[in-house]
Amino acid sequence: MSSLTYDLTLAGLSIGSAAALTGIGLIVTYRATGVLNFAHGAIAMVCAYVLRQCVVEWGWPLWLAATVTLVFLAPAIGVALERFVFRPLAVLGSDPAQTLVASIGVFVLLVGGAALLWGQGARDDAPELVSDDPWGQLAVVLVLAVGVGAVIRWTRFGRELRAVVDDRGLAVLGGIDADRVAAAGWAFGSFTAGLTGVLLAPYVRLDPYGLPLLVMEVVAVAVAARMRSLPVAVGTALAIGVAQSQLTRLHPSGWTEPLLQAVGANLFVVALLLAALVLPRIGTRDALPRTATARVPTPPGAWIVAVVLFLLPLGFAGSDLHTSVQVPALGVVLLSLVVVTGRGGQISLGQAAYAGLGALFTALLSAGRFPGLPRLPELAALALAVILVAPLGLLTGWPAISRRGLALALATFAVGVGVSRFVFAQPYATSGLTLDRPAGFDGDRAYYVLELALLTAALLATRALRRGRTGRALAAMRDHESGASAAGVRVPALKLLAFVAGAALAALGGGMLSMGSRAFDPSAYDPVRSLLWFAAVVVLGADSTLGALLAAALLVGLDAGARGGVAAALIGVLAVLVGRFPGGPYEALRTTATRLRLRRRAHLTETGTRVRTRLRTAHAPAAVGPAEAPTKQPAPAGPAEAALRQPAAADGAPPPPGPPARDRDSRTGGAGGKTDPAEGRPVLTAHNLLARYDGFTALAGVDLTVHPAQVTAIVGPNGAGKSTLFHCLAGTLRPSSGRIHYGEQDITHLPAHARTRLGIARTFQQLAVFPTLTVAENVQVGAEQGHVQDPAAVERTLRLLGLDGPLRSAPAAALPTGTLRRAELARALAGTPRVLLLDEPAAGLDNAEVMALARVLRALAADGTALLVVEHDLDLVADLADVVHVMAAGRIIASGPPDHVLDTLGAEEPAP
Ligand SMILES: Nc1ncnc2c1ncn2[C@@H]1O[C@H](COP(=O)(O)OP(=O)(O)OP(=O)(O)O)[C@@H](O)[C@H]1O
Repeated sequence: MSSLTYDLTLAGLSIGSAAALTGIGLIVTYRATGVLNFAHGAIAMVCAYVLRQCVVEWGWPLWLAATVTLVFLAPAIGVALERFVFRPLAVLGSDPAQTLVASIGVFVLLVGGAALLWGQGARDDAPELVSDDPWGQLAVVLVLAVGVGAVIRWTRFGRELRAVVDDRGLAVLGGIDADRVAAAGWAFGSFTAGLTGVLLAPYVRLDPYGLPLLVMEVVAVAVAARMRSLPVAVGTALAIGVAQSQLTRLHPSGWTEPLLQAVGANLFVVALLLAALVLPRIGTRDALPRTATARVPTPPGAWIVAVVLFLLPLGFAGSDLHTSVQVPALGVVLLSLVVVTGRGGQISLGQAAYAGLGALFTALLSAGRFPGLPRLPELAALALAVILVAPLGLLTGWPAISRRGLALALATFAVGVGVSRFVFAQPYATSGLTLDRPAGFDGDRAYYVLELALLTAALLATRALRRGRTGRALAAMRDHESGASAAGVRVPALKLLAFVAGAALAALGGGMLSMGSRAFDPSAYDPVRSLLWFAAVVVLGADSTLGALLAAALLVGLDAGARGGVAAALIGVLAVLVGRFPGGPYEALRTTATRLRLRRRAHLTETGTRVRTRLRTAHAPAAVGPAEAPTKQPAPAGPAEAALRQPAAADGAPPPPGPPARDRDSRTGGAGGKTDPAEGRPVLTAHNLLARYDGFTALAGVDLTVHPAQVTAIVGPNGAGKSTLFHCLAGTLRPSSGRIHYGEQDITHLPAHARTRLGIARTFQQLAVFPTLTVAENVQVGAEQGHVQDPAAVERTLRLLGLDGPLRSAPAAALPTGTLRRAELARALAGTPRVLLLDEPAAGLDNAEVMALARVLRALAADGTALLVVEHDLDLVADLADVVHVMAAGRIIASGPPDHVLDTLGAEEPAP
């Protein structure tokens, strides 16, 4: 090996070792606690600062300072975070997004705290803990990786750790001290963060923003290892480190030179983009913590106060007025997060990239440096920059279509880091850029007036997006994505709209910010800003425009004081506490959901036993024996039914494609005095459906027909495949093979929302209501997005299900399970579906509610709707169904009228 290659390899191994350390720490913390610790880099930075403080400022010997920093302080930070931030969240049963916001909060808090304590400037006198010889670092990393791997694989602690990660509740029931495991994971993770920080600090800039970001850029190695495999993480880190180092030898020529050099110097960022956008994703659960999406009531008069406060700076002068100029601009940027995160429910950690691009494009356009375009006046440049940046919102909007929670956080963070490193930090894009204010608005006061006008326009645009049909659809998507799809909301298109609109708003705010300071400053748009802005909007009321304006005023106002970092520290504290705010509508929903889960469990245990007893014993069942089974009653012709019998296409629109409406006069009465199952054309047909989960066959060739004006029921023991069949029919799961037809139309590949719009509505086994919307708004979403868009359907269905009166304007979050089931059913009915798929509609209902439900379902069938019901309550099934299919092990093993099916099955079983 030539000496240059050897030297570069050694240098690469040194960088790779630091990255590997970060990877090990992130993976261990993730495995012990399920948290991807966004604060890892900030802990590294704090430890590096403390070591420097001890050695440089206080003159301690290096060994003593290192021992205090790495052996005591770093693990203590981890244990404190576990004890005071993440354990309370885990005890509350938090979702992963809640811990994500908390870890971003810790990041922001530590960065803000460090800026307060040590100032914002970079230090270049960090002490060297080990020489820059990479072999020592490499040895440390390998020993750590092997040691940790061995502990996880072969020790009791490792087994406990894996158990806690798999299911914390179950592990605790099994006698494992989950808190101890989590604390150990956090302590070790923080130790590796501290080690990374003190190893890196002498060779990079030690400042509160730069070092944490540098450390977090290498999160790619942990993601590439699927947050699991330590050898893969170490190997990836070393390989990228060496490759990045070797690439410095290349000197490409031509116009690609600067870009290629940037890529070569930022291979970890390239890896982050690939890992976050291309590799199979991790962590796809809930999008945002409940508190973040809570409906924030606006106090009366708040807008008047806000208007007065925003007008106040017009009376300021000098530096106060100059500082105030930032507030409206930042307010516009934060409004973009209200649209994307607050209303749309999408985590976006890359919003600073759009703000920066808006500023950059405005500067380039007004300087005449934008390729192919002449020099434009400043305001025209700003407008065109907004138009140009808006479609770039697809950079994060596109990944958002298939990602949620942690995966989306990583993807948007990666895009933000990528834009920052490959655009803002590159001299070819930004060198020597200045930016003037528009003619006539040069002075601070005049410019502030212009900003107020632009802020008003942004507020009106935000209001348009948050009101009416679009606003309700966005809120529905945020509250329950699958529920929104089932209601007919075009979720992918809506996500793209949210991100594009968000990018446009951020670009406008970014352009305004840069004009305000008369320069394009890349550091004003670095990815740390994205984290700070995200945390600020989430904690001050994500779905509140006033909250965004307040956040802008706070961020600018606090940092304008004596020392920077106060605002970040305050926002950090609030974000850390965000999951623990007591009360609020989401607390009520959580309690309701927990109650429902418990009741459902009890119900399932009971009814599951009954089903198994019915299916597996030779004796006639005691619970729903033929003699005891309630006789089917003809559907009552009360006002409810009369309400139901409205014309399907009340808006006069031509009937959409689908099966022919059933001729009710042709009912001849089949089993139980109802329609003959064999009669009439089926409205929904499944043919030879096969579905697999990771190789496990959940449906093994199912054929099913669903007829209009009939109740078709599916019963079977737990795990039989009923819900899977349901998901295939509703479009939430694509079968591996087989076909599904709606009338004559093949709908096998149609997404859920398209099926709803055709006329197939569904409800969910676990309630799918939109908690921040009122009952009436829930139903309105169904009426606006469903099969037939009929405004009158809202009142009709509210009346039918007894939800009119005061209930209609109650937020769904505050209501009991029975009412929510009715609200969900009303939402499904409001789109006037032809087929209604009901997954355990009686789960969690009391007897009276079940009887009322049965009456409504009968009435619906009598009016021609085809009903497919998965239900464990055999009394209800026997009472309602015209045809029953029994499923077991992914197949339909018996079909026919309810009593007949159960009797036949009983006779086939051998006598005990
Ligand atoms: N997302 C998934 N990943 C892996 N396996 C799954 C998944 N969903 C379901 N399964 C498995 O597929 C089988 C069928 O599950 P399914 O939920 O369809 O049954 P079910 O009859 O609806 O049961 P239950 O009455 O308990 O809801 C079960 O063995 C279940 O464990």
